[in-house]
Amino acid sequence: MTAPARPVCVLVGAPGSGKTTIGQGLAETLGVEFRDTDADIERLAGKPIPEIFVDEGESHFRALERAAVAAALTSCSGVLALGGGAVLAEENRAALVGHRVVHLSVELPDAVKRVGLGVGRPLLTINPRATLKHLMDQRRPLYAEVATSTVVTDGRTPEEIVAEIAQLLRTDG
Ligand SMILES: Nc1ncnc2c1ncn2[C@@H]1O[C@H](COP(=O)(O)OP(=O)(O)O)[C@@H](O)[C@H]1O
Ligand SMILES: O=C(O)C1=C[C@@H](OP(=O)(O)O)[C@@H](O)[C@H](O)C1
Ligand SMILES: [Mg+2]
Repeated sequence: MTAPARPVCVLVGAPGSGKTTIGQGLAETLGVEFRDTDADIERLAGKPIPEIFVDEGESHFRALERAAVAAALTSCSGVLALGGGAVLAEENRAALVGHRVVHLSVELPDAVKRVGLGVGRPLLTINPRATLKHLMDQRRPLYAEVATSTVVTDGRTPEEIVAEIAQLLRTDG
């Protein structure tokens, strides 16, 4: 029996921290697969995330997300980006133990600029700045709990961030 795959690196962080963008760039740099649990959920559900929130609600989305995280952790052998709220579930935090987890940190000003009006992010469509602040305050300790490294993203280009993570992976093996 072959051992299950495991990601070379899992990216966590607030919406707008750059998990999807940095994940794609890092996977390209390393020449490995890129997976994003949000894309997996959309494929399985057959509709975009905002429609899942409208049709079935957030708790249904979180159930799909728990299943997507569990599946991706044993089937992705490349770079895996999680949705910003995946760390809310104790089940997901427990599943991340033993993995290399990079927290892409971002402070409110850059996160707000990057997320804009929250298009495609149903939790942020009303009052994105205040909602993001609340989410970030609530989740900061959870990102810290699951992370094995933290990489600051504020004021830095995706290329600089990808290079730092690639170097981190080379150094730590
Ligand atoms: N380091 C960065 N500097 C400037 N813009 C960025 C950076 N990282 C991501 N972005 C932009 O911010 C937006 C959100 O990035 P995204 O990768 O979707 O974040 P996440 O997946 O963490 O929510 C995108 O428009 C992306 O191009
Ligand atoms: O913060 C959240 O709860 C969410 C973040 C989104 O992913 P990104 O962090 O990639 O925007 C997506 O999973 C969904 O809209 C819920
Ligand atoms: Mg994303």
